[in-house]
Amino acid sequence: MTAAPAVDWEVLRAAARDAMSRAYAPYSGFAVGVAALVDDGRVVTGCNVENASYGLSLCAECGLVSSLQATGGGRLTHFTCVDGKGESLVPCGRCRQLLFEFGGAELLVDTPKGILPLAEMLPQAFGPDHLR
Ligand SMILES: O=c1ccn([C@H]2C[C@H](O)[C@@H](CO)O2)c(=O)[nH]1
Repeated sequence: MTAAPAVDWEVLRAAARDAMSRAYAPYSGFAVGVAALVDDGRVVTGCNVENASYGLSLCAECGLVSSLQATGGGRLTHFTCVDGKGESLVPCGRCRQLLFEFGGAELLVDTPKGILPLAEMLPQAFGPDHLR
């Protein structure tokens, strides 16, 4: 039996930095990029897209889950988020919920404190199971 190949987090971080370079963040000046591995091997990315009506701004994770769905769906398995310097950033609370929908408790999240399952970032999460 061969072990599953280890995930190359640096490749995922590079994809997040690339997406971050295309962020539209003229109001906060805080660019964010995200990337995730999908269970079929795809990599999906996103960047934040702000709006003159500040509250309508879209977090990078919104773009990522939209891209996930628009390119064929699937489950997120590994996720990383970077700031405008390309350094590791925690996803905001709302975005943890977005990630939970498509990755669940086992999604591995690259954080400044190491790789953590989403269950530790969003304990006792409300999710699809509650509506069944
Ligand atoms: O997880 C996060 C946290 C923040 N932002 C964006 C939203 C806003 O454009 C900027 C400052 O909050 O960072 C994201 O895209 N994702």
